Amino acid sequence: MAEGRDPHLHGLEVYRVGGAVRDARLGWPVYDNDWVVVGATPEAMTRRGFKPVGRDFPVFLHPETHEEYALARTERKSGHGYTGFTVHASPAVTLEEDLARRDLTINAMAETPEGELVDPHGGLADLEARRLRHVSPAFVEDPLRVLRTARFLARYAGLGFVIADETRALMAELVDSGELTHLVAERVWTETEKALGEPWPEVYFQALDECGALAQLLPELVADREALDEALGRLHRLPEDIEAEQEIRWRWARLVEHLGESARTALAERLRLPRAHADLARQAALTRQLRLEAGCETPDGARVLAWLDGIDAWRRSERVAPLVSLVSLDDPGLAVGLALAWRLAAQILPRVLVEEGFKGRALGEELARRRREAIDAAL
Ligand SMILES: Nc1ccn([C@@H]2O[C@H](COP(=O)(O)OP(=O)(O)OP(=O)(O)O)[C@@H](O)[C@H]2O)c(=O)n1
Repeated sequence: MAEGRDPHLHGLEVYRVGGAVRDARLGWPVYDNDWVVVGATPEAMTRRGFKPVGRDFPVFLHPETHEEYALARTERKSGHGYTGFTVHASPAVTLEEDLARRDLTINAMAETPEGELVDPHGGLADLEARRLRHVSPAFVEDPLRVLRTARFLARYAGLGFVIADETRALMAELVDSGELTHLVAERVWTETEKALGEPWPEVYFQALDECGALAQLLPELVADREALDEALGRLHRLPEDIEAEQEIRWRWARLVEHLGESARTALAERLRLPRAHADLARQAALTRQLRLEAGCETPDGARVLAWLDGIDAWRRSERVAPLVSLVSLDDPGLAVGLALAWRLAAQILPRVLVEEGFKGRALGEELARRRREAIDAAL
């Protein structure tokens, strides 16, 4: 909607800010606009029909476009972690003051309604130089910015972006100060999850490793550097035909599939990982184990049956195809055998055995015996 004709905005001093300004100039897709309002009060916003949504800051949703309009504000750190902030929003806060509180110069640009750039921190020059650079020493006031910077690198690395030397130094300092340990699990996971959805997710972990953050936040991953390098290489090797919405979960599974169960569980608990992610990681780990053993000798019916039981294939048959596809990335021959074994074993129905008169423990034993036999025939 053109600002000039939007009655809700009439008389308000409004600027487009943040990601939209950055991405439009990068030629990156822009999904939503964020706006800053200067010189207004919360009452003036609600009077115009805006809906307050900010719990911690005065942010409002436009009654029609539902885009976010934030009152210009400054933030000062007053304690540890995310809650230790004093937010100051008043009609006296200027656009420049609002931009100065932001993390990276490329995120600290604004645009007037006429499309004119307001860029007090050299964001456009940094965009052109492909450089992630902090706005001011106040960067350290939110330790999440270390993760955000790594995440932006994971998004734009393919465009040639790097983290400016002085920003790397500041990130390392922030890690050394111990402030990252005050980040709550949810914020760490949310940022990591977003990074896993970026085009170059491995770069996120590399950048965090370089500044020492990875060792603090995800220590299980740095226990074996060679294994970590391999794991990062796997992030782009996913099973075929997985749905787009499953990609992040698969990338997480590939990242941790080489870890022992206790390390995987510790990670999952520390990050309060969603159950589905932890489950898929476990299935990928079991599958990796099977494949590695098969590299030494062809698995027999009992071994493959144990794998199918482990991934709960009988109740969750949809799990099998992607895991077989995963195997095929490294061992196509084994994958063909597993696919056939599964097809044959799945044809042995408990119902038929019941009709034959099996029940209780004998039913379970006979079912396993016939499944093993079918698998052996397939392999
Ligand atoms: N810890 C944070 C979080 C956000 N911001 C600022 O708030 C803006 C909006 O944040 P967010 O919506 O998280 O990021 P975007 O830059 O819009 O990026 P994305 O494309 O991921 O939405 C950022 O541009 C940045 O200026 C910040 O300075 N420090």
